[in-house]
Amino acid sequence: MALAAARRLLLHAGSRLGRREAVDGARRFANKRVLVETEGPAGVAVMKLRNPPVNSLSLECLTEFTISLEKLENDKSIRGVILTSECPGIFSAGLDLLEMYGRNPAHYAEYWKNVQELWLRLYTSNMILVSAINGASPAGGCLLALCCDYRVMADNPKYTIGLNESLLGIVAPFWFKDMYVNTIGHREAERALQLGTLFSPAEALKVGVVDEVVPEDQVHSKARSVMTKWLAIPDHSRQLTKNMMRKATADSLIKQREADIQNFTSFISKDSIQKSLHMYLEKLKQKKG
Ligand SMILES: CC/C=C\C/C=C\C/C=C\C/C=C/C(=O)SCCNC(=O)CCNC(=O)[C@H](O)C(C)(C)COP(=O)(O)OP(=O)(O)OC[C@H]1O[C@@H](n2cnc3c(N)ncnc32)[C@H](O)[C@@H]1OP(=O)(O)O
Repeated sequence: MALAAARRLLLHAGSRLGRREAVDGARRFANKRVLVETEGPAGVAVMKLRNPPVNSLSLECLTEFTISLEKLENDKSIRGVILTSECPGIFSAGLDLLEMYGRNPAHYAEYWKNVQELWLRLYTSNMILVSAINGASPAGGCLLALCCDYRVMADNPKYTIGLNESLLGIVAPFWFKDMYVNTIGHREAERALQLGTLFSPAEALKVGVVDEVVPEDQVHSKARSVMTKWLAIPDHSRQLTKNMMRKATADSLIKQREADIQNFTSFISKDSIQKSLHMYLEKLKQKKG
């Protein structure tokens, strides 16, 4: 409830919690975890996730992300968004495991509702979305990229991307799966989902998880040049086409949002699933030391 109130305040009262400033004709607004810079005449915004150390999608981060997107969507001068990260070497570590571990069912339900909301807003956005994937992008990180209309990834073999949920002992929700199938086809998705494959940039390109792989220092310039190409298409025809391609997938969640929240909550609350998450978190810790 507190988050919902904060969201309303941020959105409607403008920038009480956020900041808005004008720099050389460019505008920027920032929440704590999301920075948005817009470039006047081109109608393009660059949205940078900055939730260190790994841009995990905590409830706060999801909320700020959704609010920022909503603001951009309501700003008729903005036609495209480049989504990227300010955390070195990490695009996004995906959903925040600490939101799904050791909490109560009400928290899981609230968290999942916000995950759904961000996904629906991103996936059905009228704007052109291009991701500049400048780091690791597992699970929910990959989901963010898959929502975009075009994905450019940095050519660094240390960075991997994919829906790796099965490695955590959890299952990718059906709408993650649907989007994967839409992007890479049924056979590749079936294999990658079962194995929890994290693709290197070269593999991701081959299978179609990303559209282009470029040297790391060219990710942003390439994302901009891709955006320029997409901006040349009339908005109305591009938007109608995007809607035609994505509506069925979005609708299948919209029709059963509440049931999906219940499924997630009961699944994630299971002792066996909590145990798997505990083991995975321990593995992440051990990796360090
Ligand atoms: C029937 C079905 C019904 C419904 C469906 C049910 C369930 C499905 C639900 C959800 C789908 C899940 C989607 C997800 O996105 S789950 C998250 C998956 N993410 C990962 O597996 C990434 C894990 N992290 C890493 O691999 C590495 O951290 C990474 C490569 C991103 C970065 O490596 P680096 O060496 O740079 O940093 P680390 O030292 O590993 O991490 C630093 C710090 O951050 C913590 N961390 C990492 N990832 C997460 C995360 N996703 N959430 C929370 N915290 C994270 C890590 O533990 C370290 O913490 P600390 O030790 O305290 O410093």
